[in-house]
Amino acid sequence: SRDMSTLPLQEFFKPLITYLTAENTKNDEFIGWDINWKPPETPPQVQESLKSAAFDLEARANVSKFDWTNFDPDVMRQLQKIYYIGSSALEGDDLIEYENILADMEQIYSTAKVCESESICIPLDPDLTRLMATSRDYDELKWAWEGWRRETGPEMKDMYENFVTLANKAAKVNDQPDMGAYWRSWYEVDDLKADSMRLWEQLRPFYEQLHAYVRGRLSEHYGESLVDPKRPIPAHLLGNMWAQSWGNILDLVLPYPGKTSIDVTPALVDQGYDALRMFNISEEFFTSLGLIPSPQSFWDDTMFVKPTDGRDVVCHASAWDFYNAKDIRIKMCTSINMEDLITIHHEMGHTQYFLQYKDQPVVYRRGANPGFHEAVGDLLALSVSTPDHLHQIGLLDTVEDDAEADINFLMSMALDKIAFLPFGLLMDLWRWDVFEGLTTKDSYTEAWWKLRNDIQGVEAPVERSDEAGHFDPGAKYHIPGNTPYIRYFISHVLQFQMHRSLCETAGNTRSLHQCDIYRSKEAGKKLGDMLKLGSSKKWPEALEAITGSREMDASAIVDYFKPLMTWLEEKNEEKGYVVGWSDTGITMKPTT
Ligand SMILES: CC(=O)N[C@@H](CC(=O)O)C(=O)NC[C@H](CC1(C(=O)N[C@@H](Cc2ccc(O)cc2)C(=O)O)CCCC1)C(=O)O
Ligand SMILES: [Zn+2]
Repeated sequence: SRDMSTLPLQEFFKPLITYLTAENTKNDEFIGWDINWKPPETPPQVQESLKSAAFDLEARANVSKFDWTNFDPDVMRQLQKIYYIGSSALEGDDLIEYENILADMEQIYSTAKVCESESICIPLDPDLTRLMATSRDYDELKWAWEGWRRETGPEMKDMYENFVTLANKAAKVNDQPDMGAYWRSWYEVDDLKADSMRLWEQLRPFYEQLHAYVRGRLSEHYGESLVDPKRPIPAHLLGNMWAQSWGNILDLVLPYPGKTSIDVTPALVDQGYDALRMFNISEEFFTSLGLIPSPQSFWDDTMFVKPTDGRDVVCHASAWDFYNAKDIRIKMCTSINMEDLITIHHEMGHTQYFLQYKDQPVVYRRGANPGFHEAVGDLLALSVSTPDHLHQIGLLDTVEDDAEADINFLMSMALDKIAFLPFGLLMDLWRWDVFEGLTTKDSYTEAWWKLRNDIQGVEAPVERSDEAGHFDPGAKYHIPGNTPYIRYFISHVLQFQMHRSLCETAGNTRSLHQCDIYRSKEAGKKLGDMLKLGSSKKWPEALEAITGSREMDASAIVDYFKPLMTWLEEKNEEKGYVVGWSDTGITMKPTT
């Protein structure tokens, strides 16, 4: 044997040194030590969430001390809303991991950019959004569509799986089997999924007519080799990154091109509108109904436009209630166009609800159900969008009141409102299945495209698969943002129901799609009284206060679009446009 003292130490441990060096390199371990190093700060938004969760937990513990069975029903309702606290029920490391995953996914989404070259990389808002809205170049659109999905989904995929596990853990503490069930419980109905599918079955025939006509016109524009007149529509040609609203391709499908345009974007630009002036248009409409004016703090603290100081902000528009009965704000990167004028009304619908229920107990400062909160702004925008109203506020110089102009207007409305319905439904059909465990990580994208094919009749322009690491749901804000989505589908039914009733209240004698409740104090009073309820009563009571009915009912949206549907059935027949899309499963088009 050899005397160890003569064997250099390094020689003796060489195999171990080699191994450790390789392991440390592989695991990206920091070699040495830095006495100034501190653990990464928990991001501020995570810290705030932890504080608010601690408050929720304490409040839940307090109400748990009582046996509420014989309490006054209203007190029981309030206690129940204090007791069920969603993700705040997670404790310790689980809660920190949950909040960090959300912060990480939001960071990925809000900073994602698609690079044209080494030095030019463009963000979603406003660049890719504008490209998807205005480009008519099949391959340029495909580049943006595929690039956005490459820069967002894949990096989130594993995070999302962990997020789902934690979310379901929280749901169980809230006496729900999974987070999807917890979300649906806010609607206080036996089977929200069945109710939604029933509404969709009533509306699907109208969607199929619109889909057939739009596909026919796109096929003529891009050629049958790119747009097969029988297959689902390629998802990148519909004027929107998610094909969820098709208003931006009105020019490609306009029924009667000769009539005066109803797109007021040029007028907004020509008349030198800025964001503030667009917000004032909306403010003036709300106050014309006798609704509550926005407080000075709103005008002082709202973020109206994307900051130019390079700060990374979440540009996705949002409205915020500070629950102190006075501070309310909107954050929006406003562009000067019609779409954002409508979005402003949507956001101010939220802030009006905040103002109206500010004297309710905090637990009642919510929508009657989440769909109500989403319906308020859109409801008023139905009046603002009419050609007559746009003419009245100087954004349309001439209005033609004839059958063809009517069809053009209804088409522009249908491209947003009817086109949205399947997307508004499928987002949470996908997510409810994920929370329920019916869709697992290895089929996230496959399940997504099956729904996109079957329900929306759109398909990816390029191969999409889980095996390739895709996670296309992650490319839509509300998935990493963890904002439930069925509320928008419900809102699209409710807003027309409410519109039909408020138009009657306002004494409208014209067709429903021409109704404008502007300056009707009676309509405003009815709406305001419903909004004041917040979530203090079950939503059928709130709906009854406006419409006299306690049921969600798709007949109003059908009434509104009736003239267009008749026209589409005739036109599709006349032009030989096929209605529906062949049962394609998830077979993808061969990549061109
Ligand atoms: C603190 C907080 O989170 N506040 C909530 C409000 C609250 O709960 O109090 C909030 O501000 N949420 C943001 C979200 C923004 C928008 C959105 O996401 N819209 C959907 C769907 C859609 C489609 C057509 C349509 O006509 C209306 C909506 C999409 O863009 O896919 C983007 C532009 C419009 C609305 C919103 O306002 O709902
Ligand atoms: Zn909203």
